[in-house]
Amino acid sequence: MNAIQDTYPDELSHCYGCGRLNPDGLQIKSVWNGNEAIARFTPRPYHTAVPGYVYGGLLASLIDCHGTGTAAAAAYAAAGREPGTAPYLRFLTASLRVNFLKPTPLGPELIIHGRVKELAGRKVVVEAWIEVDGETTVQGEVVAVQAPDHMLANLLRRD
Ligand SMILES: CCCCCCCCCCCCCCCC(=O)SCCNC(=O)CCNC(=O)[C@H](O)C(C)(C)COP(=O)(O)OP(=O)(O)OC[C@H]1O[C@@H](n2cnc3c(N)ncnc32)[C@H](O)[C@@H]1OP(=O)(O)O
Repeated sequence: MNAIQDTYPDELSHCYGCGRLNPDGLQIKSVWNGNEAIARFTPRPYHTAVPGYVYGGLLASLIDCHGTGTAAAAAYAAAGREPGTAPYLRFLTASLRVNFLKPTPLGPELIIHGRVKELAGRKVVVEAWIEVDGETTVQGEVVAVQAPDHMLANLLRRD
């Protein structure tokens, strides 16, 4: 199955966390399975907090962009629409909460989970957590709001 980020139009694919067209970004890929979205990411050695452990800001970014990706995938599913079709359902982070439950070891692959807690109108609340070696080290919540039409119109305008 495609990652939701692979269905975003080019103009909306430059995000540092999830834009497939940002060569310096994290390029996370969130795959929706009908119940939750899953992303996998292996931090690089330079994503260090202290030797052996992952930097918290990176973990927050993973929760953030996986949250907005989960929101987009869930919104398309709830509308019975094919992901990536226009008019685009693209979400911005209105609020991000992250709890670091225990240090996250640097080295193994991280599995980022996202589940919808609430979906109503333009707002989707996503609970997300990061699992490593079978343990949850980070837990968070993203309030994702569908980008208003006037913002999208500016970005999608072609001359
Ligand atoms: C960066 C700019 C690019 C713009 C182009 C967009 C293009 C799409 C590309 C996306 C790119 C990738 C994104 C990756 C993740 C980021 O990194 S996003 C970057 C960081 N986030 C931002 O910069 C967002 C800045 N904030 C805003 O622009 C505006 O506050 C927002 C989020 C669009 C909301 O404004 P609005 O559309 O006027 O919202 P509004 O109609 O008042 O509220 C809608 C609903 O959301 C709720 N809500 C709004 N804010 C909050 C909040 N903080 N907490 C709780 N609920 C809230 C409201 O209560 C309301 O709920 P209901 O009453 O319907 O239940």
